[in-house]
Amino acid sequence: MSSTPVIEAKGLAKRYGAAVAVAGIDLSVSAGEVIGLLGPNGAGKTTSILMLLGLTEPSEGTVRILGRDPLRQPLEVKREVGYLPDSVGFYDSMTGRENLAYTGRLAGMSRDLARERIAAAFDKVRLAEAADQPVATYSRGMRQRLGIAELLMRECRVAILDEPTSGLDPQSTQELLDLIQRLSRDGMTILLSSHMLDVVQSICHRVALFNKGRIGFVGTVDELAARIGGGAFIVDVEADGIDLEKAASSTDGVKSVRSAEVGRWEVEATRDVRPDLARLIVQGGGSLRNLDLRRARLDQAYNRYFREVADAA
Ligand SMILES: Nc1ncnc2c1ncn2[C@@H]1O[C@H](COP(=O)(O)OP(=O)(O)OP(=O)(O)O)[C@@H](O)[C@H]1O
Repeated sequence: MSSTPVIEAKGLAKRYGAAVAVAGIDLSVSAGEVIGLLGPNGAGKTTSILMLLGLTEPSEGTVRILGRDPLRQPLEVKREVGYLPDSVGFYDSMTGRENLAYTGRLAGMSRDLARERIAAAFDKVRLAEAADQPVATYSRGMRQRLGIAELLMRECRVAILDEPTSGLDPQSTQELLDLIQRLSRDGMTILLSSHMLDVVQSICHRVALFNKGRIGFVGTVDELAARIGGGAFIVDVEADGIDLEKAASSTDGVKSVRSAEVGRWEVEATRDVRPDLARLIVQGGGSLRNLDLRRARLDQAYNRYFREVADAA
């Protein structure tokens, strides 16, 4: 990942009359980064995306995307930035290949160049076998992959994806997530708006939490867990003959010890405290049955974050 920002928003705000949709956001995204835009309905994610794309004019603030101002250089930005809405629109009666050839013509690509790029894009999204079938016969997962093939054919350097996996079965979801990760490894910068937190956690390097038109937090899931006073490391412990809440609560790095049921605890910590817990249990005369390390879960950290925000209001 390079450190040059591909997307840079400063003080970006949007008002509709007296209503504030976005109240001033700063966001900087690097090349190859996958960032998840999260937050409750109406928090300002879509409006922010529309401003980044130059599809709506900010009331205040500035946007640079690939070094360009999307309002002043809309054509250049549209050429290099791909937007994949929740439901991608294609001509159903045309084949996948014909749809992309049509996009190629609109983009002013020569027939030969388009043919070459379309074939490569179909290979990359693993849709080559269905390329000559009408889009009407495509499943939702295939349509999403066709949408990504279009971004590849256009050689977009930035992709903005709105709920890309909604309505997909688990296998199609995984295929799409693998594809998004491959694009990021190839240097594409990806902004993803989604309410599916497990999906976001599995592919996003960072998350931005929108709340009432502002970005309340931006960082990694581990940083979010630390920010809300928890830990990035969760250890599930099973042991007999010990009171772990008493024994471990003052251990360095331990944030909380919760008893799930008799002989089972969930320990939240800022580091991997398994060796400390094992030692404490043995020294305390207990017998250890199991120690499992998990990372903090985005859904839990997200819910805690928004509970705290609501309590503070
Ligand atoms: N064209 C508009 N005119 C007036 N208000 C608008 C307009 N577009 C959005 N808003 C308001 O701005 C706020 C932010 O909306 P936005 O669609 O950006 O939220 P969101 O975070 O994308 O929500 P969701 O998760 O439901 O997609 C909402 O209160 C919405 O009602």
